[in-house]
Amino acid sequence: MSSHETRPCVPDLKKERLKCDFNVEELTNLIDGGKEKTALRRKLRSVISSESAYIDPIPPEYMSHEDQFSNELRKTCHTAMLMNKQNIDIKTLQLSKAYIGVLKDGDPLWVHYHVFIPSITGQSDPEQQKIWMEKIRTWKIFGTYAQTELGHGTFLRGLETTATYDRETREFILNSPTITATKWWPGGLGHTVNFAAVMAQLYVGGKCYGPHMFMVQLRDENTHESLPGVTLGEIGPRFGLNTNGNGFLRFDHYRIPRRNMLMKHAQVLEDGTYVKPSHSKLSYGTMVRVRVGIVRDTCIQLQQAVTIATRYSAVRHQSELIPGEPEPQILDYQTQQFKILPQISSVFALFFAANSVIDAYYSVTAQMDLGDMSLLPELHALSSGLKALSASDASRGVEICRLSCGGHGYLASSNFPRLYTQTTCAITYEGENTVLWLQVARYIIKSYRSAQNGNNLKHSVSYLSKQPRPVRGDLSNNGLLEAFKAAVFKLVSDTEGRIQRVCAKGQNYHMAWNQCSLQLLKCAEAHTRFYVCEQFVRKVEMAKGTENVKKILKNLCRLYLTHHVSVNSGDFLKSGSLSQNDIAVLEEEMCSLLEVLRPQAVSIVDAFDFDDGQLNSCLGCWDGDVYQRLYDEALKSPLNKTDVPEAYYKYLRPLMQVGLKSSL
Ligand SMILES: CCCCCCCCCC/C=C\CCCCCCC/C=C/C(=O)SCCNC(=O)CCNC(=O)[C@H](O)C(C)(C)COP(=O)(O)OP(=O)(O)OC[C@H]1O[C@@H](n2cnc3c(N)ncnc32)[C@H](O)[C@@H]1OP(=O)(O)O
Ligand SMILES: Cc1cc2nc3c(=O)[nH]c(=O)nc-3n(C[C@H](O)[C@H](O)[C@H](O)COP(=O)(O)OP(=O)(O)OC[C@H]3O[C@@H](n4cnc5c(N)ncnc54)[C@H](O)[C@@H]3O)c2cc1C
Repeated sequence: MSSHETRPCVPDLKKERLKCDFNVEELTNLIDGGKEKTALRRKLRSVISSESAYIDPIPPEYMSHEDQFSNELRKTCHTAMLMNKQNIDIKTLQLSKAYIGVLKDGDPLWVHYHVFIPSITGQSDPEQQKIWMEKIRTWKIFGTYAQTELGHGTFLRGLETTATYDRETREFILNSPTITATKWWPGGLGHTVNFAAVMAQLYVGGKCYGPHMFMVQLRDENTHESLPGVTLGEIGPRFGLNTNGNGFLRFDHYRIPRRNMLMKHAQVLEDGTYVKPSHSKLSYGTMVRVRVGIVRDTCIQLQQAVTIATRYSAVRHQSELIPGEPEPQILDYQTQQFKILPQISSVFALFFAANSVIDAYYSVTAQMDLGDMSLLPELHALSSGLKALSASDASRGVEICRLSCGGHGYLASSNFPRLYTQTTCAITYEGENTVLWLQVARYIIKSYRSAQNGNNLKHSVSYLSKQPRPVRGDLSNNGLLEAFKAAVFKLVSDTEGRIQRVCAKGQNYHMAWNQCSLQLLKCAEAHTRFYVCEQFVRKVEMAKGTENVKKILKNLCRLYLTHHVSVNSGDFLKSGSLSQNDIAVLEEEMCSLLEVLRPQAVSIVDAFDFDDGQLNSCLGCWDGDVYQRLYDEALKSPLNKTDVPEAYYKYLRPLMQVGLKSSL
């Protein structure tokens, strides 16, 4: 049973927790990756929770933009000091769930740790790494990843910042020739970092070699003033993540030494000779890594949202289910279960998918370090697809959870607004989702064609080699996976056929691609969904542990499968892999699963093991004392400091004194 089992809570939550028929702690361990990891996370959490420096002086919502930024920078710097004292790697802490809740609206050093440092370690040669990593370790260098420009974020070949090699002085001259060449968005760029890994078009001897990465000092290491030739600033308030310090940057013929080009993969020698990389997209490696990380991160954001929604739904009573009877917990309504339980199953689906793509990332990059690039296209497609799927599923899931809490879900004190803005931006950053789906589609169509020409395919797309033939009426997990394969195969073969038909009418291939891109998106999403379903089924089959925990996992997996078959039933019907009757049977099973899982819902989300400080939500607190917390939180509004606000005397009273002249 969970370690919190004995803590007091409202009777509704007590009743829910007493229904629990599995070992909550065992599920927590599974999600953490083992008992030891749970213990480590809790130890880290206890270090964090005991730090008074993390207490916000007032709720950040009531601070100015500047004060919010300063408050978060204070906390992130305090963390660096604290971890240093405790001899804990700060990157490990930041990726741990233990750190959730400390920074409320974005970390101005997050891109430094998770995008800039991997760029240095992944893109520079050993000699460069030695110099720069030493300065990074000793906090002389804080950096960001400066790629996106005002004019281009997606189309990297369209970037306008130039890095022109001057053979005489053995320097690169960085320049922003137009307004649209201004770097725009990089986290921490505004006023936090003093260096940046800058993506710029490399020019040598008048020839353009495309985007390459350069290490660029932007601010003086002692005064923090921006250096001559560099213009820096913050881009202004955003939908969310307002304390990330997102900034802009312009160069005016700014010179850097030749060795400030990151030279692990491509080089410019002193005499201006260009040495090309072993694969043209190696300089995009940091993006692949961060996309992989986003799958895990969005899964954790969804865990927070479902914890809040589930606990609140057990505490909230509304309407009558049976006329004249007491108002039920809203979690008893089937429609409410349908909002929340599929989101819980999504958490587990994303969790298993994240683990598998992280494993794939490490094994493929290890092979690439040995010079074998053959698996990079598959990793690019997989990481792009999972980034897109996890970001869109999680942000939709967070929004469904918010809506499931009615009016109170709209309050800042529910924490849904922050969770939503944190999750939805993952749809845009690290590759806009539509664009990434189209990259997946490109890989699938290429693979399908390659198979038509008799070639072997890589593992994740091997089912596109020949028309899968699922056994009719087999609705087992494996039967459904076969049905999935057949449905995706049909989508892909139809779409490929359509591209060919459009081309046959005289359209060029690129225009035909654009005309078929809605179907291409469908192919990409269906292929990635199949991958997630397959991972879910296989990981649950392999799961070790007690029968009751396995039963929970099996039911959640089955809910995920039946839900996604139901949502995409048209694709299964069109491919003939499932009949109308099969779909009806599966939809009925989905409804029964809602009933089966409902009594365990609170305990499943308890297993995610967030404390109240992390959830930061009046609706999701452990003890369920929702109404008192909502009331107490409202009292913190500065408007409640006085009974009659100053604005009344300034605006409302003069208006009331004038009175209405005409009788409307
Ligand atoms: C490992 C685990 C540890 C992970 C730890 C990290 C933890 C992360 C957690 C995150 C959580 C929270 C974050 C909160 C804080 C917020 C911080 C936000 C930080 C954001 C940063 C950014 O956004 S940085 C900027 C990102 N920008 C992009 O992603 C740009 C998108 N565009 C592109 O990637 C490409 O340009 C595009 C793919 C669109 C196409 O490129 P293009 O040059 O036009 O190429 P094509 O002609 O289309 O294609 C040519 C062939 O190359 C293939 N290809 C393209 N890209 C790649 C690649 N990356 N790798 C391999 N191959 C690639 C393409 O498919 C083509 O192949 P083909 O064979 O010719 O078909
Ligand atoms: C919170 C946040 C943090 C960020 N942090 C960083 C950072 O640290 N460093 C950094 O360099 N950047 C950063 N970015 C920028 C981010 O990477 C880009 O915004 C992102 O890559 C999308 O590019 P874009 O803004 O140019 O969108 P656009 O590409 O202009 O997208 C606009 C629309 O056009 C569509 N579109 C574009 N191309 C195609 C196509 N080929 N086919 C079909 N449709 C297309 C898109 O689907 C979208 O609907 C950040 C962004 C955000 C929101």
